[in-house]
Amino acid sequence: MEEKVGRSRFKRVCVFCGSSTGKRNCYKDAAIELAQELVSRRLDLVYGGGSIGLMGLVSQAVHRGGGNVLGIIPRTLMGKEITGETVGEVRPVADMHQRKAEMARHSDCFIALPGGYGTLEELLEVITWAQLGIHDKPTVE
Ligand SMILES: C/C(=C\CNc1ncnc2c1ncn2[C@@H]1O[C@H](COP(=O)(O)O)[C@@H](O)[C@H]1O)CO
Repeated sequence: MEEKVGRSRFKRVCVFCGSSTGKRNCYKDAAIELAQELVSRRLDLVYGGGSIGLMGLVSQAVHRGGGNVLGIIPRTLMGKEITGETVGEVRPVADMHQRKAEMARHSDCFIALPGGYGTLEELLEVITWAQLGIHDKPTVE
């Protein structure tokens, strides 16, 4: 894989994405391409901690490529969003609010891939936090 290591102001990238893969293959392709890009730039992945859907694809591809993966997931969702083996570090938290706060705290920027209402909610939350001056980390949809 081509390495694109250069000077970057980002080290840890938070990825919001679907808990399903969606109906079009291009969603899965985008998840894998993003994972490969993170690996080639030696950027760490912070994500929602699930092993299903696009969340699973991105995290597994980053881990396979040798990248660092930090998953943050509410304890109550572990049975629903984690199936089989997990990759990297999975940090259980008390609830959805703590998950979003921890994901934001451990990241330098945010990227949203295709997803459902959960992804949309996560994305809007960090955008509105930026609007309120709670953080100044960039967001890419
Ligand atoms: C229920 C609460 C807040 C509003 N809902 C959500 N907030 C944050 N994250 C959520 C919410 N609902 C689902 N999610 C997570 O998003 C991920 C992607 O889901 P998608 O629907 O497939 O896009 C997934 O990990 C969901 O757990 C608390 O007050």
